[in-house]
Amino acid sequence: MTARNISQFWEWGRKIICVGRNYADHAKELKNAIPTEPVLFLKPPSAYVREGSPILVPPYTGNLHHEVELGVVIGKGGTAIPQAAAMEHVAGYALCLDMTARDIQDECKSRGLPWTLAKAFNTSCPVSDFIPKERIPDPANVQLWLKVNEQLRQSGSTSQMIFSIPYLISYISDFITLEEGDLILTGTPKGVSAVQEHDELQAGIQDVVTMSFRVDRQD
Ligand SMILES: O=C(O)/C=C/C(=O)CC(=O)C(=O)O
Ligand SMILES: [Mg+2]
Repeated sequence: MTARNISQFWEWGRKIICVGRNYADHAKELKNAIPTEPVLFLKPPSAYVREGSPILVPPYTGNLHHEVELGVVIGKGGTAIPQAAAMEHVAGYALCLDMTARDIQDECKSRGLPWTLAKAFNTSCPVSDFIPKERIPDPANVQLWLKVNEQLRQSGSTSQMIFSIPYLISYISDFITLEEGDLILTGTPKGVSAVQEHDELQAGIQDVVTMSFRVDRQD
């Protein structure tokens, strides 16, 4: 068996655990209350898409939104991880998009149903190259940005997160055992907006990484 390399974690078939409403300005723009504990949902590994392949608009949505997020790649698994030890479980980071069918999410919310079709469809998790932990010494203070067709739509600092990365790792691992290769999406700052077929998305983490994706309609 060939050894697996964490720098290609998206090929491992591990969990993608997403945190919602973790930035007050984004919670407000969608008219949601500020959460008192993390809001969690999941994407399957089939949601991953890498640069060079397009983000596909599912045929059932008329309002696909971008959400730029810092992803945390788990390097050492665990259950009930104390906050003080949480960063020892981090192998590195990735820049991620949490693509969201907002109209479907709104309908699910109004009917009290899960967000699965709004959040977990194929290509709903565009992901950058793996970023080793040492390249982001202070993940609680990095700038995320996203442009659509060269126009800046999102720009926010991870310092605005309501729940810190150590808190999230500890909280999640109380309910869901974390495994090597899992990815945690830590939520999006304000500025989410709709994308259309043929749009070009560019996103980055200050001087650390950039990535580009084209949007296509699913046949
Ligand atoms: O509750 C809503 O209206 C929307 C919530 C989200 O989509 C949450 C996120 O994915 C996020 O904040 O990043
Ligand atoms: Mg999100």
